[in-house]
Amino acid sequence: MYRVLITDNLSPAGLKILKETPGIEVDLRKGLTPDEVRVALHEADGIIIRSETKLTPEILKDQPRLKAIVRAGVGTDNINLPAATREGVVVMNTPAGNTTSTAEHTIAMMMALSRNIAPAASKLRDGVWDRKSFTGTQLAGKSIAIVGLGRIGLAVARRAMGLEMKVLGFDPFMSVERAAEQGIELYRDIDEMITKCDYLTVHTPLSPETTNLIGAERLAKMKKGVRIINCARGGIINEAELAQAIESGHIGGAALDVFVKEPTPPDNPLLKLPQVLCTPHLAASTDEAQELVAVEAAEIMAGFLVRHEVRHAVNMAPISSAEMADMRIYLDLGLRLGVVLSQLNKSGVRSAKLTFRGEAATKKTKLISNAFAAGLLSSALAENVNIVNAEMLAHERGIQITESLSSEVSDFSTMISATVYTDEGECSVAGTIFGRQFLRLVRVNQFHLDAYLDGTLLLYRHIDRPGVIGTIGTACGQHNVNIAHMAVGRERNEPGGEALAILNLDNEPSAEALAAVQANPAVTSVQLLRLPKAGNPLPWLTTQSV
Ligand SMILES: NC(=O)c1ccc[n+]([C@@H]2O[C@H](COP(=O)([O-])OP(=O)(O)OC[C@H]3O[C@@H](n4cnc5c(N)ncnc54)[C@H](O)[C@@H]3O)[C@@H](O)[C@H]2O)c1
Ligand SMILES: O=C(O)[C@H](O)COP(=O)(O)O
Repeated sequence: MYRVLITDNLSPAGLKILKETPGIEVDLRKGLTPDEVRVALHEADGIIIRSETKLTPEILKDQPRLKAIVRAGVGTDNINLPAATREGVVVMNTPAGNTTSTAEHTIAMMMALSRNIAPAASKLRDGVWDRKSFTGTQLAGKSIAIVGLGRIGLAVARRAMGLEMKVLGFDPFMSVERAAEQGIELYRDIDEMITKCDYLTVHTPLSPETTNLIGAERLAKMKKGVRIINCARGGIINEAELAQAIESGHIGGAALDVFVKEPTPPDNPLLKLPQVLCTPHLAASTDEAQELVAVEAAEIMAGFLVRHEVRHAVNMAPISSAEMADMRIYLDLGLRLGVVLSQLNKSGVRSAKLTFRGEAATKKTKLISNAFAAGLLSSALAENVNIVNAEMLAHERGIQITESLSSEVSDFSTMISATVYTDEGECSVAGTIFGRQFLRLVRVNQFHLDAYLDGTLLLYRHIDRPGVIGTIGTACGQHNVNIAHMAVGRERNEPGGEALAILNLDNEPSAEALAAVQANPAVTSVQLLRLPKAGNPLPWLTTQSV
């Protein structure tokens, strides 16, 4: 049974989906302290959150059961992504469900700010009929500058045009042609754009590039009386510098839904200014948006845990359930080749190269390489390694993994070869898939053979002469070791040279059994490899049990 922890308000429609999904149980606990979240996560396979729960490195560390975080909403800045990735936890979000509501809130804030709705309503509630103090400004004919032309920025642009405003835009990832199609005057220089607007609204994620994007210097460049709106993230506009610019009379006012610290402390100077309109992070809080994001978050979590699909991931490539069904055998092959090489090599791996041939070259090879890296690192690292964190962990250890693709079909219609370069030389293996489900090890260095790629493998190098195989078989039998399959590869495919044999064993041989094999004078080396049993475990969930 997979357990999904939910620590923020989630619409009942999302809860219903999870509760009705066989194999999933819901652990609904709101208002937890950070430490209580950390402890609750020990028993959770997944967690669904909104913006209130903060998932810090301290909370995410040592959570071996946790596999997925789903953010019911857009912003993932309350989740420490490097920490989640390092722990091998997939982070997914629901990018589009609250776009319309957030765009509508932005427009509502702009209108309310322009017409002094909040202070006028408040004064009237206090019994004062004041028609003089609240003369507003009309929006029609004014210019609005939109920083960030993504889903919400564009939705705001369309609505502003409906209000007969002129729309200017800045987004390094938007082409001039696409902006023109949308009726937006695109600027390549934000500093030029901000001198031309009457309203400025930001719709970017909070990132190192966008933190303090609008500060004292840019505020000073704007026309006197400009109004500023932030329904994206606190910190994109510098709060202290905005407060000063409003107090000085240069900036006409601001409408803010988001703050650097949430809940924002009551002594935030912006809350005290009459020209500032504030809401407590409400832009996505509509029945419609909440139902959409909750349903999508529940479906994403269930899809991940039960159907093994990865949708809207922000720290790995997405995989649909159909793709996963198709990729699974390849991920398994990549993982197992990595495990084989990690056990064959005892000295430090410096780099690895994967070559994909035939059908393998048509797959999402990056994911297969990550599965390979997970296998390669699995025996060396105590932590959970999987396709989410393998690349990062390999990179941190200075191990470079490169890929090459060849559509040419060689001896097999599909094949992955992997070579690791170590301090002592190189070692390579190749694997293939028979009948779309059976994994085979078809080469170890120069030896071509055909061994099963699961369970316990006994490898021994020997001089290829009559009687060797028989005596090894007898030694195994005498020590109660059952041989399920045997494969032999010869150096030049001629008798008398060096050969490599791989025995797939039904049970783990004792030290005495290994010594008996080693005692054969024709045998030059013996090594035992331990691989996951066929089909287990799912490489992208965990390699801990390898
Ligand atoms: N207040 C709320 O309740 C609420 C609700 C939903 C979303 N949001 C926030 O709104 C923001 C936008 O969401 P979205 O769904 O439109 O995201 P999005 O990813 O669709 O769009 C973001 C846009 O910002 C652009 N961008 C990135 N860096 C930039 C930079 N330095 N300068 C200019 N443009 C830049 C990107 O190219 C992209 O087009 C996010 O921060 C999100 O968290 C807030
Ligand atoms: O990024 C988002 O989706 C918004 O900030 C909404 O956050 P919320 O779900 O906590 O309201």
